Amino acid sequence: MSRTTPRPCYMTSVGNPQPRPGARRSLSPQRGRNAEIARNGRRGIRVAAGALLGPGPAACEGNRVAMAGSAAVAAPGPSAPRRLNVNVGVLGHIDSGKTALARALSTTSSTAAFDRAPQSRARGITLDLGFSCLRTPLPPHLGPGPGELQLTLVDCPGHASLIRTIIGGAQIIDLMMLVIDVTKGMQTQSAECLVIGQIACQKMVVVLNKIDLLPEGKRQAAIEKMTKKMQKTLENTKFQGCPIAAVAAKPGGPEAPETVTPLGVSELIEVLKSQAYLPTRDPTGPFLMAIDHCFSIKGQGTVMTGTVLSGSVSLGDNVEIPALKVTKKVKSMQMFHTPVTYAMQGDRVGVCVTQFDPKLLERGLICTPESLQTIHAAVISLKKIQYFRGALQTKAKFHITVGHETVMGRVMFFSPAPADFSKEPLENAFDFEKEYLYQEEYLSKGSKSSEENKENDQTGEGQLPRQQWALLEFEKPVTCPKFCLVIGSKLDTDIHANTCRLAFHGVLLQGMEDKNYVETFLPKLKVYKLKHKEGQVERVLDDYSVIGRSLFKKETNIQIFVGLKVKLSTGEDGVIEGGFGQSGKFKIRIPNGLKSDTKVFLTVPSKKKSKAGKGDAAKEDESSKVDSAQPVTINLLFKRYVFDTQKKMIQS
Ligand SMILES: Nc1nc2c(ncn2[C@@H]2O[C@H](COP(=O)(O)OP(=O)(O)OP(=O)(O)O)[C@@H](O)[C@H]2O)c(=O)[nH]1
Ligand SMILES: [Mg+2]
Repeated sequence: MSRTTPRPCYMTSVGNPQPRPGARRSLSPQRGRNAEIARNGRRGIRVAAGALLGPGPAACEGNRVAMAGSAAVAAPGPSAPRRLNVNVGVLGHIDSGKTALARALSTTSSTAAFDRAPQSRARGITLDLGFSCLRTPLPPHLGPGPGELQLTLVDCPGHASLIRTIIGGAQIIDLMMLVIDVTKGMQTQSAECLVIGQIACQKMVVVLNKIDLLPEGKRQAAIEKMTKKMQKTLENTKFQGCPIAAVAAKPGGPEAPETVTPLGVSELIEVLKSQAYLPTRDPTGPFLMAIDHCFSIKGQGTVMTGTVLSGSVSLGDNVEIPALKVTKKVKSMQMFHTPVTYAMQGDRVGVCVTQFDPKLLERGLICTPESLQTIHAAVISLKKIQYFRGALQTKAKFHITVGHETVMGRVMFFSPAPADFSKEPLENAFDFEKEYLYQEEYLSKGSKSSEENKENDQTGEGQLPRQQWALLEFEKPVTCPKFCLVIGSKLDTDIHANTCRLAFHGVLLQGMEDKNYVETFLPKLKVYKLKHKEGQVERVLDDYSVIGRSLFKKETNIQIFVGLKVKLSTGEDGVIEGGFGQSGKFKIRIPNGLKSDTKVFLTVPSKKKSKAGKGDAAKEDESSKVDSAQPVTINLLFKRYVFDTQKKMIQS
């Protein structure tokens, strides 16, 4: 079905989104990383131009949307109104009333809002991101003079199976509303949304919805009780002390008429206004935009609408559509129903390019040509999500949301070398010059490896490193921006189990584009395992050499260990000189000679008699066998680099 209706003002219509459950969604790169917007100079002037172009008189009329907003308040011209767009996410457990709330808050909505898609209606749940907006006078804390604040509401689905869509939605927002059914309190997906919010959002407002279901006489007390409970829940999160509002977005529920008056919504709008802030927008760096709708306009081209995730775009620029492997020229753009020549990070914009079949791109990214990478593996810096119950084990498989895709991937965790545990974390780079310590599992309080560390740690404190990393190896290649957010989860966990499926989050530091990265790239990654082998001195050969046992198996090729340094538990340093006999025993040279105490330990005579004439091997096996009164152990320590194809043993 082609969507080719003439649409001269294309931001007023967003086509039919045809949402698909579980469809892959776009993810943003790390946003707002750098500078504030350039207020002066070429870019600043362009931003101002975009921002000052107010909507036509019909901009907010009817149900068709004016979704695009300016990135930030630009210096107003003498008569133009100032306008600030802030993206507000609506997240929460299924059926908590997110869509009802977005509807109650919105003054205008897009055709993609409020579960209009037939699939959504049939199932009675939100399947896709919905966009609508709320306009209100600019509050004084956002700058002097009259102006308009546009809150673009991003209504996320709540169903557990759509968590990828929720993660995508959370990354294009500046402020999050966590909607809680006041009769139920925190539920499994409320907790997951809170986790996602902590990773991706700066600010949050909790909305206790459905207060009409509380008996009127006890309503206030019940709201207060739930408010306290929520405050307690948030105590250990970055949203501690955030505002909590109580509403009934749709008093009476589904049977109530559409015209029913919501409760508490005007108070909530005041809270949202007070929480709105000037988002940091950065026009520098490559352009990247998450597309949510795509349709064609006869005679004009194909229009893609969405949110600019990073950088900026100007009329005439070439943009790449990585999913289609094509590059197209930007013919025109619209924000606020108005043609613009420039859009930047945070803007919602419609971009019209030379014709292509819109059916080929329902969702996805567009970007500066060749600015995205398609990678097979990656090094990320990561943190465990504290609510995830399981261990994070090397070699385990996770669902990994990276860039705009979620794929299965295998992980290998590693930490700094112990001497670097307290080193300042390196946020946006990975140092390939440094050596890293392989970990069987991510080190956290109580993890098995950290307990082992504690034992080896002389301070006995079991210090944890300030930064840890993982190598991710994807089952299929993913296309993503540099330094994008990565979330690892166990989405195959039973969605009815009351457990957090999100396991870790991090930043992609280095992608590996070469399919043969195992040979070409991994050897550069100096991750080592510390190997410790322990054996025993069997007997003294002379003042400068002993025979050792129990360090190697009979079949071990001792030759490869020749020259490696060992240390005796009595303090002497030794060097492995070679095998001794056939049973894995070996000779150690002690260059500085054995201490006399050691010799005493080792020279308790054996009662066994020697059998003559059997050669060296037999001799060492059966003759003059000396079991020392106090065993002397031999310690062999070496590093082996995990990706060294020659498996060399390295000693410092
Ligand atoms: N009584 C009452 N019912 C409400 C209220 N808000 C929403 N509902 C009902 O709760 C049900 C779910 O509402 P939605 O807005 O679809 O919930 P949602 O959170 O968007 O659901 P998903 O997007 O599928 O996760 C619907 O039947 C609504 O009519 C409210 O304030 N009071
Ligand atoms: Mg909904």
